[in-house]
Amino acid sequence: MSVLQRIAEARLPTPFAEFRVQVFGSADGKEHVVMALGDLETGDAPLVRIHSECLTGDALFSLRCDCGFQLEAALAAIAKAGCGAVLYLKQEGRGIGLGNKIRAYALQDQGSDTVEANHQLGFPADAREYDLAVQLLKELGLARIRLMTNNPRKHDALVRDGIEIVERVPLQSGRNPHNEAYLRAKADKLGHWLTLP
Ligand SMILES: Nc1nc2c(ncn2[C@@H]2O[C@H](COP(=O)(O)OP(=O)(O)OP(=O)(O)O)[C@@H](O)[C@H]2O)c(=O)[nH]1
Ligand SMILES: [Zn+2]
Repeated sequence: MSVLQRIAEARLPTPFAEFRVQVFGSADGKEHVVMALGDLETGDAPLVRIHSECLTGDALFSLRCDCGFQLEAALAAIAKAGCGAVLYLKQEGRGIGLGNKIRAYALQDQGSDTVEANHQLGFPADAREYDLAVQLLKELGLARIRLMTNNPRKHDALVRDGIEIVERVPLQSGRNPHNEAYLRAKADKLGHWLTLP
């Protein structure tokens, strides 16, 4: 298990609330981000989002996925609750990196779905591990949480490693014609808890 290093912390005003931004380094040299609000240690089961980096969706307004919409909804929900955190993990492209994700997009442009494209590139459908998320949650005093996700694999990985999830909060937003097939593949092939028409 990699060792996390606390690197820096500061105020971060956003349109939703003023968060505390904290940066943690992992042994592989990556810098992960926590956006925290309120007293996480004493709050009763704070609202938590474990968000995997998606440069295209989170920062470049891509409509191919739902990531940016989920990030915005998560920050807004935490602001409304007054306590919680977004753990922003550097696991771009479900762990295969940005270049490979764009290669996978190119294959999807030729007709593959999101899972087939990863396989064609020699990767598993989802290369992410959640050890780091668990370590970070424990470091932040977040062993009992309400988790915002639709992903059963993420949910189960945390529970297996001793995180108590008192409630799973669905996070469905940003459905549009460009991500329809992508959401369908997540529901049908990756088992995501999504209600689709
Ligand atoms: N390899 C690959 N990664 C993708 C693709 N579309 C989005 N991603 C990445 O997928 C990650 C988000 O994971 P998702 O499976 O969409 O959702 P999740 O975070 O596991 O589940 P939720 O908690 O319900 O949002 C981000 O790192 C994105 O960069 C794709 O087509 N191929
Ligand atoms: Zn995305």
